[in-house]
Amino acid sequence: MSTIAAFYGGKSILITGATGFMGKVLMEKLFRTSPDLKVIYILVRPKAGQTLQQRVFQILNSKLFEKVKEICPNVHEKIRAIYADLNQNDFGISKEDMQELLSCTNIIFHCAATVRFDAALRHAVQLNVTATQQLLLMASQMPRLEAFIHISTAFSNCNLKHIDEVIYPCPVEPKKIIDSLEWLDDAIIDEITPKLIGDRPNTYTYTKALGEMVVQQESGNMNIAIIRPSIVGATWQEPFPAGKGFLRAIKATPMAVADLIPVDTVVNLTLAVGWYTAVHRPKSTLVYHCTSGNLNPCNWGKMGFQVLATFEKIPLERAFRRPYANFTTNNFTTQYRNAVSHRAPAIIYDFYLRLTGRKPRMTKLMNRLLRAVSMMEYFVNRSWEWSTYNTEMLMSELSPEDQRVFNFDVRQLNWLEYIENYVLGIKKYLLKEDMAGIPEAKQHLKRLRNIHYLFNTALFLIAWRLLIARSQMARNVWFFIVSFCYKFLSYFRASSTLKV
Ligand SMILES: CCCCCCCCCCCCCCCCCCCCCCCC(=O)SCCNC(=O)CCNC(=O)[C@H](O)C(C)(C)COP(=O)(O)OP(=O)(O)OC[C@H]1O[C@@H](n2cnc3c(N)ncnc32)[C@H](O)[C@@H]1OP(=O)(O)O
Ligand SMILES: NC(=O)C1=CN([C@@H]2O[C@H](COP(=O)(O)OP(=O)(O)OC[C@H]3O[C@@H](n4cnc5c(N)ncnc54)[C@H](OP(=O)(O)O)[C@@H]3O)[C@@H](O)[C@H]2O)C=CC1
Repeated sequence: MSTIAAFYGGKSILITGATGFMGKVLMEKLFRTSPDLKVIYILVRPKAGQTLQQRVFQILNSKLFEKVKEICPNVHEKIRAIYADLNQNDFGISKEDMQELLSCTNIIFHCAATVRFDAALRHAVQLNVTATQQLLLMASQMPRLEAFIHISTAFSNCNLKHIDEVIYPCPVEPKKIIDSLEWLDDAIIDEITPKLIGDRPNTYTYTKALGEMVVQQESGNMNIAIIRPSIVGATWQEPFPAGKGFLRAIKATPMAVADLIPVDTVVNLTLAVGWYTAVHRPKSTLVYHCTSGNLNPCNWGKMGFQVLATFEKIPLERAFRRPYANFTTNNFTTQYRNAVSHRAPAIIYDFYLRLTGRKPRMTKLMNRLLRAVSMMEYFVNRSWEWSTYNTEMLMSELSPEDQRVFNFDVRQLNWLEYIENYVLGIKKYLLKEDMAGIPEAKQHLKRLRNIHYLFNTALFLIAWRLLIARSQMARNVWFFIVSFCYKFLSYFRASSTLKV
């Protein structure tokens, strides 16, 4: 029997960010491995016209929860959705709900955050710093609390090259930032944002670092741990635009480490840390790196190659262009490739849409995609070293059964297999494409290749024709090539006649 799974049995667990990518997988694993847990409280806000109940219903009816519903048929009774908006004071939680949370919660997993790189500083601080502070305040009033697990990011200190499993201080105290944001107006905040974030690339990494400081400062005598995952598997959507042929070139360093980590690895580590923190009660707040680079590195070049090889084998339907990956580290080449490989085809396609009476959309889409990709540039042109002493220590503390059920050993990860499954997952679950359509998709790619050759040949001939009309030198070269080919053909014909 798994010790960790048994630990969560009968527990009341509070999860923030349960409707998010990682939160859903965390909840699923908890129900699957500890179906006898008492209740999972989730802090949810209504969104996109859906009530709390509708959101929970949607999660439970997703493919992810199919197995859980078999193992734990009364799963819907064990999820208690509590109205909460992390942007509000006390999260806007009702008195009764707050009372229940304070008196019953045993474990907290704090996953909620704004993960947008370009969030305004005020918003990012509110969610990633102030909300964390408020949740810690709530946690300090919970008599039955055994552990508080905070999800941060391995990139919270991406301004450093070597990162240890410690909390690094930021120059300005989080409390001072929170206080000043209360009275500064948005224009001034925008002005001082670059100075505050310093050598970090965005407000996301900066506020996640501030969030960690808050955790350290407000920990009191609670059992707290911080988990720092790197780039979590499926949030990385790049293979999709690449597979459709929208994105064919990128400013990336092929040798830089692509520190991806599968979401199930992150969730397994998170649950193991929850158990360890509650049972072993380490004296200080431990930080756990959930990264792949130092134990099982894969670089962007290798990853790009494998992604493309998989799209050759299992192509996506109705691709815009043939998938292709061009990595460059040069700014000028990036601009050139963006113009020739991205913007020009989008403009031509929009022209075709206009001609056929449809609304042009590709240029707009392409601009959005290129903007998103440019925000990732910082992360695909650098490598970091994360130490993983605490994570490895924890691995050695697990029983063989726990090491199997809650496996977070990235050394066992086979990248080629992982990427293939990833691409397959995008095709089947994100784009909902049928595998039976693969032969047609391959035909479509062949047609795109022929169009590409035809287009290039036509372009070459036009350019050549224009050159010949204007330059004697070009005419001489042309004459030389034609006469050379003629002589070669005559020789070839003569020698084959002799053989006969
Ligand atoms: C030549 C290409 C060959 C490709 C071969 C294949 C792979 C080879 C390697 C290529 C490298 C490519 C880069 C990989 C990505 C590296 C990511 C590094 C991230 C470091 C993360 C730090 C760790 C964290 O904690 S991350 C937390 C997670 N946060 C995010 O991931 C959020 C990032 N996104 C944003 O902040 C916003 O989306 C933003 C600001 C970038 C754009 O916002 P906007 O409102 O303008 O548009 P959106 O609607 O949100 O998106 C527009 C467009 O971009 C696509 N997109 C968005 N996010 C991602 C993403 N994380 N990965 C890939 N693509 C993304 C999105 O799908 C949209 O595309 P559409 O086609 O329009 O749908
Ligand atoms: N994804 C990644 O690659 C990585 C993520 N992380 C960290 O992991 C954690 C989870 O990330 P991930 O699951 O990818 O993020 P998502 O964006 O998928 O999920 C964010 C969650 O936070 C909730 N949330 C946001 N704002 C509010 C609010 N005002 N009130 C209530 N809930 C709110 C969202 O709720 P709603 O559904 O209502 O919007 C959602 O459930 C974050 O702390 C992130 O920093 C760390 C490293 C990498």
